[in-house]
Amino acid sequence: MIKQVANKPWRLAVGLMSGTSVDGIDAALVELEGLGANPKVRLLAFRNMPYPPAVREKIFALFRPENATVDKVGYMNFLVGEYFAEAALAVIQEAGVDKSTVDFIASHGQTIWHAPQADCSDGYPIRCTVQIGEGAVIAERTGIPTVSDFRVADMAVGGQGAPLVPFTEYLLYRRKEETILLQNIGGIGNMTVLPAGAPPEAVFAFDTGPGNMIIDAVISAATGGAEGFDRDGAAAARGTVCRALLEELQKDPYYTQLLPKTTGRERFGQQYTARLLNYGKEHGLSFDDLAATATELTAWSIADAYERYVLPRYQAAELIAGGGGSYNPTLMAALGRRLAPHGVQVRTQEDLGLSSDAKEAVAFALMGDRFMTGQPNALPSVTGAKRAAIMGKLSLPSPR
Ligand SMILES: Nc1ncnc2c1ncn2[C@@H]1O[C@H](COP(=O)(O)OP(=O)(O)OP(=O)(O)O)[C@@H](O)[C@H]1O
Ligand SMILES: CC(=O)N[C@H]1[C@@H]2OC[C@@H](O2)[C@@H](O)[C@@H]1O[C@H](C)C(=O)O
Repeated sequence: MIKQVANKPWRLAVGLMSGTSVDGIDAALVELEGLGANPKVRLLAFRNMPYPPAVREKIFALFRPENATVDKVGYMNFLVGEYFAEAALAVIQEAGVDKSTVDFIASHGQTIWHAPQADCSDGYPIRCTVQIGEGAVIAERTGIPTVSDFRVADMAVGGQGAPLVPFTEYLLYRRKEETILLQNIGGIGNMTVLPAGAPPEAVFAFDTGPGNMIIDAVISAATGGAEGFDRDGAAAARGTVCRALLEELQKDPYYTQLLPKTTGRERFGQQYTARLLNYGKEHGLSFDDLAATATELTAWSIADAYERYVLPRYQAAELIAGGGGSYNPTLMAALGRRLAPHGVQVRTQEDLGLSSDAKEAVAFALMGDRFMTGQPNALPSVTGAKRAAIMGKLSLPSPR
């Protein structure tokens, strides 16, 4: 099967991804061409399929280990697999492509647990990660070979199993003459630095801090849960940044922590926003003011990361933003203001003729292509692994 795909000059694939915001499944139909360091990827169609609210709630419940009993994890692994299969079929149908021509599906799944630090208490340095959305279900429902469960292979060679997308960014965005910054603004913000003309070992990536996570939580509190995010940055644009609160939030030790570093809901999640909302109440701030302050904090944390970790070694002329936050004009304007004095222009994936929404799903299609063509698809300099693994597991549909 793998040989058959590897011998084709171009491949048709579906990449599937659901991120930390759990807002739905991103499905990208792509055409991939070439092997080695310069693959060509063309996006043919994209679809985001939101989870039904009840399913989203059940996924969130699994983020708390005390709720994630083995029966629930098992059930949800299969249920989420059904939704992933539906998303894949939907994007294939939308593109009007015959599904028998699709060579493979590459699915990230949905992360429900990620413990990248080694626990040596039983004598082995154990790191673990769990992504649900059973590959066998996706393969069977679609009739298409499915590569899934990428992160575990990187962990098996001592890596943190994340971030994985920088490997594909190295393949697709690097330039000889220019250092490129790629900033993803999802739930968490993360930056990839591709130094000009540098080899893969020189690429580095880290989480800059909160992405949309705090802004989303403020809006959700303001609307009693009716709205999940600050559409087009409208609330932040109406509000006024509270300087005293901003300065307080900038003191979080995460921002000055040495690289490599990564963060998540554990730091910028529910408890963090509860404290923020409390401050707002005590100091008479409106929800709009809180949204404005959270938006400014997010922009500051990205610019600060550039000043602190990149600028001492490299200079860049542009930062390419992606992820849902790049659709927030208030956030993007604040970021542009903060980076302009360094001569860094802020652009988006759309400015390059690409899609912010589709970027991670496309990245997994490319990782799947590397798996199917027998090539490593990890970047050890970024994940900390000893060697580059060929990440993924293959599920085949039953013969029909
Ligand atoms: N029009 C918009 N205006 C403002 N914010 C937006 C808009 N569209 C999307 N967003 C923000 O983007 C978020 C979703 O981003 P994205 O899909 O990149 O997250 P994710 O992939 O789940 O996260 P991660 O990359 O951390 O896994 C929403 O929660 C919202 O905050
Ligand atoms: C374990 C996990 O799912 N991590 C996600 C998460 O969401 C953003 C950031 O944290 C990133 O490290 C990663 O996803 C992207 C797709 C990655 O691996 O590059």
